[in-house]
Amino acid sequence: MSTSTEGRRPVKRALLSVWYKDGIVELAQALHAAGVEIVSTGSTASTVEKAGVPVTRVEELTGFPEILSDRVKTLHPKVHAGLLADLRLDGHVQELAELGIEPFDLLVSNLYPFTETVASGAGVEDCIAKIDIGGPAMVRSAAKNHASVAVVTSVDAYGLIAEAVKAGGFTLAERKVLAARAFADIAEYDVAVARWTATALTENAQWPAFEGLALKLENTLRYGENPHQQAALYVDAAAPAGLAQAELLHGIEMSFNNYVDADAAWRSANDFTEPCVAIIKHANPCGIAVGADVAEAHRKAHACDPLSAYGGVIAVNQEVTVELAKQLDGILTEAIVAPSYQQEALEVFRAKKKLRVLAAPAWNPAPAEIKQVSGGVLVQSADRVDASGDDPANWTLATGEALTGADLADLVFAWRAVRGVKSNAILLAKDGATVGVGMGQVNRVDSAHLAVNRAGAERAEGSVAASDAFFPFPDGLQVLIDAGVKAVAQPGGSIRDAEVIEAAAKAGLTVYLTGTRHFYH
Ligand SMILES: NC(=O)c1ncn([C@@H]2O[C@H](COP(=O)(O)O)[C@@H](O)[C@H]2O)c1NC=O
Repeated sequence: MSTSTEGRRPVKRALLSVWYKDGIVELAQALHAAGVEIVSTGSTASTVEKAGVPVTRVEELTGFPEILSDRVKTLHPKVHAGLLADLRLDGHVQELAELGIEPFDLLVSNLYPFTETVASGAGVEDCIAKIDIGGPAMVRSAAKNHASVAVVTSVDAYGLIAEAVKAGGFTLAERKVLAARAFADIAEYDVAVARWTATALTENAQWPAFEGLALKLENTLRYGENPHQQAALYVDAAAPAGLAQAELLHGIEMSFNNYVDADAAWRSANDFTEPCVAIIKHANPCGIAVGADVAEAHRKAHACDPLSAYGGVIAVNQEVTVELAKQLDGILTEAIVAPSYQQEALEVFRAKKKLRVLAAPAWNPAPAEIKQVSGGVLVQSADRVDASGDDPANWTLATGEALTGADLADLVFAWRAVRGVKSNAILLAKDGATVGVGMGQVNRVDSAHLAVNRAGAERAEGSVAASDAFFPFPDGLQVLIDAGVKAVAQPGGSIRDAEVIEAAAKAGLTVYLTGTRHFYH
């Protein structure tokens, strides 16, 4: 808040109308002690009165009872004129005097718990009952009229009220900040109501006619994808908590690219239930592996491509152990994200100045993904592992011998890991670890070459492979055959599937068709 005293207006009269009563008694006591007259609604007034603080009830002010199950209580000129009168204007001051209306200097209001009611699974009528009408109207009035009125919508800001009252009132700068915050709170509330009504009150359950986002600034970042780009992190209170809410336990602030890579890593690591480590650079995996524990998973993931892992971002799907932490000695790592850390692991990390250590909330991905295009956004349901094509029981053996045991486990691993590779993606795996990843090429043959080259002849021989989409021609598959790959999982569905399968059959290669594609752009 500003320290400027410009436009400080004493608080003589306050209107309190809050759903959440925490802190309201202490606030009312502080206002009363400072000689502020308090006007209040129904149960807010009762709460404050019980604590021995005198209150004028809104009904006394309006001369009208609170009616229609509380639907109408503050919707009255004596309330709104008191909030909207611009006291810089002689005309407004005169009109108030003629009508016997007293102005308010402060409004404290928070709204009916609409979002919580919807989240509780309440019925439509109960949700509708929790759409606050009078509260937002008052907040908008006071925020519009910040030249004369201070408006507080958050319990967190009660401390500021007591300070400001003591200091002789809010400054104009403070009232402006509070007004902007209040309008943002109302907008967030309205977005929640509009999103819910767009589905609950219409037939358009999947693609409602309105989709809204209410984003709040969490942090400004040093720069964006490149140093000449400005950037900031905004959070979406309506979305499940994720990386944006992760706690930075150690290290310098996250960069834009750290967030992008950490998000890709977090998604990949959480595609597995067994201990898993994903090492990501430029949103692509340098290595993904599962192991008996996270330290082993890290050793295997790092071994995939130690050169590329330099300066990477690591995600771990389980608690980071001290053993894993010690393994990072000598490996430059930009950031590590995990659900939690052993205390001794954190101590090891504290010696690393350049490493950011993030504790992320439990993996709970949003059901829909949004991608910006010029002039709009694309929205799609998220690509999740539970699709039927990810269960090998639903795969079709197109040619070759059926896999069992460790070989089948490796192919299932490869198919799951390839989801984290940018298309066109070919991924080679052995012993629960990637050994060669070919990503982001504009044809599948080049991705196959890249995967084989990264693996090297020895590791490619006898590995299994996953392809995120079908082989349009046998050429990409032939690269894998030539490298000695023994089995491939791919969606199938090409008009040349027969040609591709024939090439595999000739080579004695096992090919499973998953029936599901996992493009990732
Ligand atoms: N109907 C009205 O005129 C009205 N005026 C204020 N409210 C809300 O009523 C609540 C406070 O009521 P109470 O003090 O009775 O708990 C606040 O959340 C406030 O936003 C209203 N309720 C709903 O619209």
